[in-house]
Amino acid sequence: MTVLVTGGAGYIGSHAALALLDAGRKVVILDNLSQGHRWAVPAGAAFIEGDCGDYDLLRRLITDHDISAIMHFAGSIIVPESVVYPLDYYYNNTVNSRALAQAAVDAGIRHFIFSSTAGVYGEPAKTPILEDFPSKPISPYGTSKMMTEKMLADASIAHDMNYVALRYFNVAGADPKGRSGQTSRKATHLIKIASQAATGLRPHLEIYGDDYETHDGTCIRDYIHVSDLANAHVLALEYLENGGESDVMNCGYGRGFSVREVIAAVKDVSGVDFPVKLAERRPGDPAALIAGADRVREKLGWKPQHDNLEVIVRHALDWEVSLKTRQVVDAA
Ligand SMILES: NC(=O)c1ccc[n+]([C@@H]2O[C@H](COP(=O)([O-])OP(=O)(O)OC[C@H]3O[C@@H](n4cnc5c(N)ncnc54)[C@H](O)[C@@H]3O)[C@@H](O)[C@H]2O)c1
Ligand SMILES: O=c1ccn([C@@H]2O[C@H](COP(=O)(O)OP(=O)(O)O[C@H]3O[C@H](CO)[C@H](O)[C@H](O)[C@H]3O)[C@@H](O)[C@H]2O)c(=O)[nH]1
Repeated sequence: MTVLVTGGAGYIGSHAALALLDAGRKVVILDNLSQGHRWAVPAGAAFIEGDCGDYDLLRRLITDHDISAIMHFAGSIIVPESVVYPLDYYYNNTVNSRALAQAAVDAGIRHFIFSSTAGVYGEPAKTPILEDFPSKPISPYGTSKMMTEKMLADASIAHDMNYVALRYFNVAGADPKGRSGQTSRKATHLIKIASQAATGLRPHLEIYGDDYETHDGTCIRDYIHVSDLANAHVLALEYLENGGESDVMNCGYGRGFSVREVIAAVKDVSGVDFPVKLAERRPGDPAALIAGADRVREKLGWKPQHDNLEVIVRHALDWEVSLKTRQVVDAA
């Protein structure tokens, strides 16, 4: 009874693997290392280098490792890149997910947990965003994830497999014990970028627009600590194993911070007053995205431990410093 974690050499997958191991589960990680790192695979997890779209490999490893459930993190994650290379995103996020779902169904896997995104909502008319708001993604990235959600919904009706698609809001921070953190080679995420500016890896930070209809003109997001998110996956697995019905669930705390508030927190926690410049709006950024976060608490019994911006920032900064001392350069 082992959990297959695709993308487990990446940021969120490595934290989920840690949470599973901490909960006493056996873990096999499948990652093609296109973005992840071999050193990010937690001690105690088996590792297979390969592609989550490789049906034959999947069938073999499911049998060889007695896989009973799949957590599917592998994918391409940069929204603006998906606008430039949409077909790459549909291939990696949708076509490869189809192959994985096929292998799962053919091998009799009964539980499937999928990394989805608040990006499926596009530009919602209001916040907080509830799961039954319409899916109207505005980027190929969001559409590629929405399509996988729909495949899983249909497959779960036709086959003996239940699933949970967790729609993450803005994931940030790092393992409190320092075992993993944000490692993506092309990080675009605000708290990562601000942490890099605070630790001298970047000369400055740019604010993408300050003329949004928010209290200080900058965009508001619901930042969720990666370890709280990882725990939601462990709970989702228990829920499915106990016969829970298939569902989609937002993962956020239900509150938001503006870009300026995040920058202030990073400056405050780090004690570094790094330069900040104002830049043009980034295309496709909605003004405010805040999760309606009741479902994940009610259905999974999820109780976040790190719902505190300073704590999230502290852990992100500690991780950046540890990367520097390990001389692991996360090239921008
Ligand atoms: N980071 C966020 O804020 C965020 C928000 C919403 C959803 N998500 C989703 O969460 C998942 C994990 O994101 P992350 O931030 O950890 O990204 P990441 O890039 O750190 O991790 C993704 C991992 O998947 C691997 N991978 C990519 N394509 C693969 C393939 N075809 N076969 C095998 N391995 C492959 C990469 O090498 C990498 O290790 C993604 O599916 C992403 O869309 C992330
Ligand atoms: O250097 C930067 C980086 C970001 N921002 C701003 O900070 C906010 C957050 O941006 P991120 O890039 O950190 O995150 P996004 O909200 O764009 O997107 C993230 O969350 C989404 C869901 O809300 C999707 O899941 C997506 O995959 C994930 O990258 C945005 O207003 C952005 O314009 C800046 O001002 N400067």
